[in-house]
Amino acid sequence: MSETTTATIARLSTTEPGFHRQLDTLLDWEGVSDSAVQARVDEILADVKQRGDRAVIDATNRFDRLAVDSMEQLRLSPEQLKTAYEGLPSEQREALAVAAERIRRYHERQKPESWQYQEADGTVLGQKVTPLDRAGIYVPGGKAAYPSSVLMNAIPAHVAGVREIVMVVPTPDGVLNDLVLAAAHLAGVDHVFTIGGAQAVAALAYGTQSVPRVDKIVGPGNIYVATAKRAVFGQVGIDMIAGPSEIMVVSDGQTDPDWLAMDLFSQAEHDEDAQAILVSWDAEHLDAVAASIERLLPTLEREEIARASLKRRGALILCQHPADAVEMINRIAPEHLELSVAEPEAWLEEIRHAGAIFMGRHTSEALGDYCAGPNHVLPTSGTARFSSPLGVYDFQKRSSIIHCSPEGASELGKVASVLARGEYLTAHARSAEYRIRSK
Ligand SMILES: NC(=O)c1ccc[n+]([C@@H]2O[C@H](COP(=O)([O-])OP(=O)(O)OC[C@H]3O[C@@H](n4cnc5c(N)ncnc54)[C@H](O)[C@@H]3O)[C@@H](O)[C@H]2O)c1
Ligand SMILES: N[C@H](CO)Cc1c[nH]c[nH+]1
Ligand SMILES: [Zn+2]
Repeated sequence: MSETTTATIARLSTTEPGFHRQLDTLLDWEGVSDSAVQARVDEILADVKQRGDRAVIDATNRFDRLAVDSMEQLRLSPEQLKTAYEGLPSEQREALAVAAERIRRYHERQKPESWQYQEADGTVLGQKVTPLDRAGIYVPGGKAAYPSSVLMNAIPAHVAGVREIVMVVPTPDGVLNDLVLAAAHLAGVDHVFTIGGAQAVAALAYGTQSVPRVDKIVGPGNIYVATAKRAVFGQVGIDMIAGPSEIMVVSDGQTDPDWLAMDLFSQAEHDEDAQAILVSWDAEHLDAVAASIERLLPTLEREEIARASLKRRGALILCQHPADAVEMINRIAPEHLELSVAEPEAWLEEIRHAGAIFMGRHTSEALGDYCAGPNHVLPTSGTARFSSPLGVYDFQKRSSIIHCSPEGASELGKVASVLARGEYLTAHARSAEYRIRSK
């Protein structure tokens, strides 16, 4: 990337010529526009649309290395979920329950209400909020199992009042994760299919003989999932593009370098495509974090993935002063932003784009991943410029309410008539004019 690239992680400086180009290269998630991925996803989507269950089975056998011949073998019953929940060690059951309760309490606050108001002539205007009939939740499972993502997807759907929740989760090599099953039981998921990737997205979007077609697909996933969600949008709703995890940390130089190294690893260990960036205006501090990275990286269970991620997409960036860091935050629009500074509140007003903001040295991003309460399904790859965290609002839609009194219809009819005739839409005009009262 630059002459200062070390074997482990790139070192960049905002004063270097070519810094902005280097940053662009670093931020580019190549796979998004990779034509080979696009072609494979298109092929899978078309196949599932045409052959339904059979195509899902074939793709699952191929990509998750299974050998099943019926969809029944890819469906988990409510009894299986309950058994997994009851069989958990009590420490895990309690941790799930605490996380679920905190997530529920946070999302209850997001619940929008229907509203109405009445005008002087008796006309009533309003907005009616309605939950989706059926939501599809994608829980990733390729390189790690994500019980926390089951809770983060299903609980807001429940709070929103969704009638039916269909969950898909891949089980590579047929390995079931009891915590994932238990979380599905706890969160009240209605149907679970052990399928993933583009074939799962297609099954939810189009419906198959076994998988019910849903109204909206939510949840994070890898490049195949993200590309498939983008492709089926329109046929169904989608929440956002939530791709490989990202963390951007801004440090004032006073946080323990070991803490910061581990915060960067916490996202790098998700995926070779994950992104971990640290920005500081203290050069010696960056050296200290670089040393912590070298020392601690070999101690990770997922060293290989984290190392690949740091090498491919990580960076320690030296800026000149805090204002540079703010500019970079808004430019990168990170999924997760850690403000590891003395007075994080003072930064908030200037920050316009970030999925979730972790305030102060003690708030590690990992707490948000599991149990703080806010959702961990967040916009990635700069899409926090226009997308928000997954929330109750993603599982609801709004209808406008218009109820005119005779007086209201008469007065509005005059306005509508003029505008409709201006558009040469005379049936519109006459429809409104019928309701104008003669004096
Ligand atoms: N943004 C968020 O909120 C959030 C939350 C959790 C996880 N994540 C991210 O989600 C991602 C999960 O990725 P994952 O891979 O672990 O699980 P995944 O479930 O997204 O993908 C696994 C599936 O990908 C498909 N696949 C794999 N290789 C393929 C190939 N060559 N051709 C066609 N299909 C193929 C398979 O069908 C497999 O079932 C990670 O990047 C992680 O960082 C993001
Ligand atoms: N960091 C992920 C979102 O980008 C969520 C997660 C789940 N488990 C651990 N982490
Ligand atoms: Zn994480």
